[in-house]
This record gives sequence, C-alpha cells and structure tokens, in this order.
Amino acid sequence: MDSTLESMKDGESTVGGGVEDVYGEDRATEDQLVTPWTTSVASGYTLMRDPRHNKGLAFTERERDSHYLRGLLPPAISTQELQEKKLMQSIRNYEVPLHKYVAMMELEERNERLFYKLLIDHVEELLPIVYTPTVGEACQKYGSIFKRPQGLYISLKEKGKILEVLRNWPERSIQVIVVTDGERILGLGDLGCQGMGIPVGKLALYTALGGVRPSACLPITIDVGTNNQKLLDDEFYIGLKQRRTTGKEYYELLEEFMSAVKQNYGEKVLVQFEDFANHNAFELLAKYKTSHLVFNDDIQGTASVVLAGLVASLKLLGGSLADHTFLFLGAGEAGTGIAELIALEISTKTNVPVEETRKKIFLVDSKGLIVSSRKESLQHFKQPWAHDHEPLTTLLEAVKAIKPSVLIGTSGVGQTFTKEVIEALAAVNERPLIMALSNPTSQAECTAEQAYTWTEGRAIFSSGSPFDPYEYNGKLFIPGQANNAYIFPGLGFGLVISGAIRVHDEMLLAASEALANQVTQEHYDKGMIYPPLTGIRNISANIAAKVAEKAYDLGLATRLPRPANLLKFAESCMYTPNYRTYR
Ligand SMILES: NC(=O)C1=CN([C@@H]2O[C@H](COP(=O)(O)OP(=O)(O)OC[C@H]3O[C@@H](n4cnc5c(N)ncnc54)[C@H](OP(=O)(O)O)[C@@H]3O)[C@@H](O)[C@H]2O)C=CC1
Ligand SMILES: CC(=O)C(=O)O
Ligand SMILES: [Mg+2]
Repeated sequence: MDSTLESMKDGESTVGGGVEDVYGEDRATEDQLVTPWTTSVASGYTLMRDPRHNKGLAFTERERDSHYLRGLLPPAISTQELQEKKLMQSIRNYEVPLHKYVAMMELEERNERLFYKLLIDHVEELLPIVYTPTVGEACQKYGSIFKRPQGLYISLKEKGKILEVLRNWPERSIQVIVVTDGERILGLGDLGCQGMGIPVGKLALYTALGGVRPSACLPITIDVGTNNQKLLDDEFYIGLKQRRTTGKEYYELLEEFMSAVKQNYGEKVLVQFEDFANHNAFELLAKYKTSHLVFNDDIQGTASVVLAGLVASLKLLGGSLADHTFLFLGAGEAGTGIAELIALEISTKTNVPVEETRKKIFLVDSKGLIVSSRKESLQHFKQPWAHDHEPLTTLLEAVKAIKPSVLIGTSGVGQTFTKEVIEALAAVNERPLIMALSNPTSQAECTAEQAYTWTEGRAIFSSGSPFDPYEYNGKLFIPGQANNAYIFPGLGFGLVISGAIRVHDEMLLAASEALANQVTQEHYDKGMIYPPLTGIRNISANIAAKVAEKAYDLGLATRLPRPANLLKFAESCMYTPNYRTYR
C-alpha cells in the first residue's frame, strides 16, 4: 500500500500534517457525506450563518429538508460553479479595487469555501485585490471599512493574559500564525493596529495558494501603539492611542506571546513574522529561530523568491550567479536578506567562503553606498556589506562605479530607479536584470513600462506588485511578480506536513530551487523568469515537497514515518474548497 494511504489508515498522521481531523471532514472525498460541525451540529438559520458550512443557494433539496432550511432560502438551487460565475460578475462590476476587496472580505465572512474557490480559480485577477497592491490601501483605511473584526488582537492591555487571549480564539488546532506589529506595512510605514489586513491577506494565500486549511490559520496583530501621528489624531483609529512601546516592555510582551503560542499550540505551530520594522525584525528572528518554528517572510521568504528568479534568469543570460554583480537600493530586511541568500547560494555552489562571495554584492541605503568607512555607524545587519570602496552618495553614482548586471530595489520608495539610473545600467549590460520589489505599486522603484522603454526593450523585469504586460516596438513583454507569495505558502505547507520543528537556510534554498524548476522553456521564450501564478497550487506542492524533504534530511521533521512520495503526500494534504454534501 502507498505509504500515504497507510499512514492515513493507521490514524496517527492526519491530513494537513499533525492536526487531527476529528470529524473526518478533510479525509472525505467530495462524494462522501460529512457532518457540518460547529460546537454542535449546525442546522437551519445557524447553518446558513456559519461561513465555514454555508452554501447559500447551493444547499440541495435533500439538505434543505434534513437541515431545517426550508423557507429560509428562495426555491432556486444553484451549483457552486454558478455561484462563482455570479460573484465574479458582480466583483468585476466594481470599478474601484477597494470595493472589490470589501466584496471579497464580505464573501469570506459569508461563505468561506466559495471565497477560496473564487480566489483559486481566478488567482491572477483576484490576487491584486486580496493582496498587494489593494491590501495596502485596505490597511490604510482599515478602521473605516470593517464591520466585523478579523483575526486576533493582542495589545499591551493584554500583558500577563496572552494565553487567555489565545484561548478566546474559536479554533484549537492552529498550524500557521502570521503575526505583525504593524510598524512597516509594505512600503507604507507604520499603520499600527490597522496592519491586521496583512496577516489576514497572507493567511488567505496560505489556504488558496498553499492548501493549509482555513481553520488552521490564525492572523495576529500585536498592538504596542503607533508613531503614526495621523492615526493618533484620528478619532476613529481602532488601535491603542499611544506612541510605540520599545525596549524591555516590547520584548517582554513578545516573549510572553511566543511562550503562550508554544504552550497553547505546541512545538509545531509555524509563526511567520511579517512587516515588523527592521530594528525589531532581525532581533526577533535571531532570538526565536533556535527555540520555535519561525521565519521572517520579509527577510527569508523574499530572499528565496528573488534567488529563484535570479537562478531562472541565468537561462536567458547565460553564465552562473558568480559571474554577476549585484546592486541593491535599500539595505533593510528585504535587501540584506536577499543579499545574504545569494551569497550563500554562490558559496554552496562554488565552495568559496561566504565572506568572499559577498564581495560582488553592493547595497545602497538612505545615506549612500555601504562602504567600510561607514562601518562603525552601521546597523549590525549592514556590516557584512561594508566593502572597501570610495564613499558614494547616490544610486546613479553607484551604478556608474560598480557597473552591476542586476539592480534590485528594496527601498520602499517609489520612482527611485530614474531614467538616468536605468540608462546607466543599460549602457553596461546587453540584458539588464531589474527587480523593483517595493510594494505596493505606488512604491515600486520603477514601472514595467519605464524598465522596458528606458532599456529599449532589453530589460528582464520583475516587480513586487503586479504590472500588466507591456508592448514595446511590437513585442509583448510579460513582467514577473517577484513576491514572496510564490514562496511562503509552499514553504509553510512543507513545514506543516513534515511536522518540522525549526526552519533552516537550506530549506529556503530548496524552496528557491523548486520554484526556479517550475519555469519552463515556454516561459523563457516569453522572457519570463517566474512561472505564471495560474499554476501556483502545483508550484506550492512542489515547494512543500522539497522543503519537507529537507526537513527530513536535516532530522528536523517529526511526522513519521516519512512518506515515500512527498509530492503526492503534499498534494493529498491540500485543502480544496469544493462544497461537501451534508447528510
Ligand atoms: N516583493 C516582495 O516580496 C517584498 C517586498 N518588500 C518591499 O521592500 C520594501 C522594503 O522593505 P524592508 O526591507 O522590509 O524595509 P526596511 O525598512 O527594512 O529597509 C528599507 C531600506 O531602504 C532604505 N531606504 C529608504 N529610503 C531610501 C532612499 N530614498 N534611498 C535609498 N535607500 C533608501 C533604508 O535606508 P536606511 O537603512 O538608511 O534607513 C533601508 O535600508 C517595502 O516596500 C516592502 O514592501 C519587502 C518584502 C517582500
Ligand atoms: C510582500 C511583502 O511581504 C511586503 O511587501 O512586505
Ligand atoms: Mg511583508
């Protein structure tokens, strides 16, 4: 017998990796009957108001009889496909992206499976709505657009009581937590408590793109105040009206949170740190990576997705990574995280020490090129990049002096890849590689149109937020979306299904390689360095399988026995949003 089936039969392992599927709902095939459990059997009005089980007009005649729904619904019976068609029509009728976002969030609150079906089946169209760029605007206006709170809020008021707060959450079997403190929301700065839109959006992607069950996902915002004066002055602001707590009080709250998470959900719950400011992000990661299953998406997920794009681009550019010179605008979480993983990958492939491979990677921050003469005053995460070089204050000077082949924007500041900068890059490269990673679209270092026109159609371009294909001189260019959304759902799913207890750099490299391997000749022929998002579930399954493989190889996986075919196992564990039939 296939070891996957065997492990399902023995009742020890569970679908979704480590969390028990008590009611057999996830194991049932689509034509088997399941019971719609809440705390009791939901029926009638309660069943229709329960987003996890509601099917709207798709309740069958039989279900309407057996679940006391007669008269509560109009007579027509719909299918999920027809509901999907109707909803897509109504979403497309909204012209303003934020209205589409609100419509999607309301759908999630009403009918969870239909929400995920829409998102999965229309991923390219709806990702920019539930994720970047629209989620950024939603966070900016979060207080005014939401009628019902989403996720879990842990503020300074809850100090000493965090375990109790976690226990107020209705679900017990949590596998993935995405947590933010709202201080660096995309490239939009400190949005305080309104940052909740980010964990909510990231976890929707965990389910839609990665296959983690929605009930196993927990979005959390830690509210330690905000330094955003506009929010502090806003009478409708939903968070704590005080300036941010720092130092001992901040770290004590985080420590209580991390301990409570482990105590409540065990060793194998994954905590993804998201959109913390860099003065806390590196420290939190360093502190908890040896005791908890944690990773920082902005530092590590981003690094993995960018490395995948770089490796894939070698098919178009020729040579190896070691042949390239890299220049970054922005030396924070994303910039130094990516730089470090590139250096590690080159070191792994060439056996050259990482101290050496770093030497062809240069970073510019708000004060100019990072050089050894600045070393004393640099934050610790910038120090490895302080090379011996004359000080330069602008990006343009740096491009002219360093002559990079790859230019990566991680500054959070829009329009910083100016015409002069891109022309200087194009002057020294036949095919300049440009990544404008800052989000949302307003913060992108340049647009797709600018990258293609200023390089006369020679650029290989990708960006953090999506840009439409652009036609230049009769040729259609398809920009890639270099966004950690390609990585974190599959990476996290791989950790969950293997019961991993720690995240290791080799897993990031494995995820990166798995993503790069999904780029086919057909994609290269179109100049693409990332596979289309339409295949993301398959991509995530492949990433999950490779990450799980690494977890087993490194002795970090606890789900035993190791499934014989990890890809099949990953696929078999993925949540699918099709309706179930109720007995
Ligand atoms: N595409 C993707 O998947 C991802 C994209 N991002 C995006 O990357 C951006 C940065 O995020 P993150 O690294 O976490 O942020 P950080 O705050 O950690 O880093 C920002 C860096 O940019 C530098 N910087 C700011 N303004 C300028 C300027 N005008 N010129 C040169 N450098 C400047 C800062 O300099 P200094 O240190 O001197 O202050 C700092 O080094 C955000 O917009 C975010 O949305 C982040 C993660 C993933
Ligand atoms: C994509 C992402 O994580 C960010 O922009 O912060
Ligand atoms: Mg982020």
